[in-house]
Amino acid sequence: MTIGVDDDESAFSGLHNGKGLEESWLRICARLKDEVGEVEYRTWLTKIALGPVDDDEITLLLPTRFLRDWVRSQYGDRLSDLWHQEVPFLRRVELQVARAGDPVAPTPPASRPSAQPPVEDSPPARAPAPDSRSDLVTALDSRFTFDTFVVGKPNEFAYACARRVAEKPSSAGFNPLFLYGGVGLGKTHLMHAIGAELLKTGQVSVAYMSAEKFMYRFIAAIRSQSTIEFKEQLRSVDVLMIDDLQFLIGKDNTQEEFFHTFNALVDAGRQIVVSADKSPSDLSGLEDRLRTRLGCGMVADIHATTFELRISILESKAATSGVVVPAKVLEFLAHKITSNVRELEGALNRLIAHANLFGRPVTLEATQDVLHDILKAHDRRVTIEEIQKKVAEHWNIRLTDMSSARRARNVARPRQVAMYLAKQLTSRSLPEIGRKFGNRDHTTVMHAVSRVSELMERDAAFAEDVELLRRMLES
Ligand SMILES: Nc1ncnc2c1ncn2[C@@H]1O[C@H](COP(=O)(O)OP(=O)(O)OP(=O)(O)O)[C@@H](O)[C@H]1O
Repeated sequence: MTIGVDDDESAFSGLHNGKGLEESWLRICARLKDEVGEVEYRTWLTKIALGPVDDDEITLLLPTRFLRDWVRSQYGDRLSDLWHQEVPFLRRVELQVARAGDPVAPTPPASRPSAQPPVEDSPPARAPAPDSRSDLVTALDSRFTFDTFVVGKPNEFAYACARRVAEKPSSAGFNPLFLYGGVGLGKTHLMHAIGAELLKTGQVSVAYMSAEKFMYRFIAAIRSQSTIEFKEQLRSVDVLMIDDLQFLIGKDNTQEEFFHTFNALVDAGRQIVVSADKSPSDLSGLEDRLRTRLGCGMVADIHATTFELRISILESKAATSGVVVPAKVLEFLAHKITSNVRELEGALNRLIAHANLFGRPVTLEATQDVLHDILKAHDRRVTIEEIQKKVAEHWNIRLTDMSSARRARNVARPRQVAMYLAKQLTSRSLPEIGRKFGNRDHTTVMHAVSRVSELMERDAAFAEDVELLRRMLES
């Protein structure tokens, strides 16, 4: 086919020339792969097949509606541009769900044909897959890589184990790798990162799915009398990753199937990675023999986040957002949202979306406003002791100075702030507050409250300090 010519005739004759179109398609795929990277390409774009050509319209086929919509939203414009560069007078590039009987040309694999892309739920309708393994697994999320995983004390061991498995799958002592920890702490992220890293080498086939999906696939296979194929598919992968294994508790038949698959794979020297919310020994409800086997390799837990890790995660996510999020806001969020990374990330995303939408800078005030509902859910009662401790830490004075008679400004001012905050954040009366501050008189507390209010009006930096302390204490 003639490419990029100005003459209608030759461009259109190219459209009818199947071989020429396939060559164009190969070139487009090669460019897309360069542009989006190997992982993204494997995950999404190898599912596209070149479908029927009708006059000046090209159809690209995808195996499921989900994939069609995703590819359309993420790559539709780019695909169209690239096709227009190949065939300038093309009228339309159409994305459709493949039906039986559609003539198709496959999208080239990302690299060596033995490397299997993880694919979405159902098999490409007729796009020939390199082998039967490829209709098995769920797509990896290309955002979850080792590069985007922030490492800190609570997760460094799990991270190191995951890295090790990605570098040398099936090494002694690391098979299976069992990752466990509370909700939203990064187990799925690490599993996807292992998968993405392994796929980069182009040498191994990786299957990732949730335990829930495993069960549904298994049930579907029983219904369609294709359990043998199901087992063969599972047992032919080099690395099998099953997420949220606790889902199999009480599902005896699926557990049994998983147990046999597990044994077959490990015995054949393949790698298994499993995640769950508890350690194997605490997963009561799983069969003993399965629990024992799960605990035989490397068991790595991800602990609850620390303040430092939360700050690092927020900094890293804010840095890629293109929105300036002041350190004080990050600190505030890290103090306030301690439950898990998913919630923390969700809060930050909301702030960023808000800032983008309204073109307003992110400030502490805006944060409190935008995250009103989330923050409210985290509200709790504060004690005077906590206030004293936090204020003393903030200005680096001794806790005993909160009740001492010392009147030096570097001690007296923080003490006044603590009294002010006690008045603001607790329901204690002035005399009660006074008593907690070395039996001071209620008029001293009154004076502290008005002095701090006055200073806050005059000194913005001081006001911000006090405000930050207040928000931290409310978290
Ligand atoms: N250390 C980290 N660095 C960067 N992002 C993280 C980290 N830990 C978690 N996240 C992010 O937090 C979100 C939740 O993580 P993930 O889904 O991996 O949690 P999970 O432990 O699998 O939770 P669940 O038990 O609900 O399945 C993801 O968006 C993930 O990228």
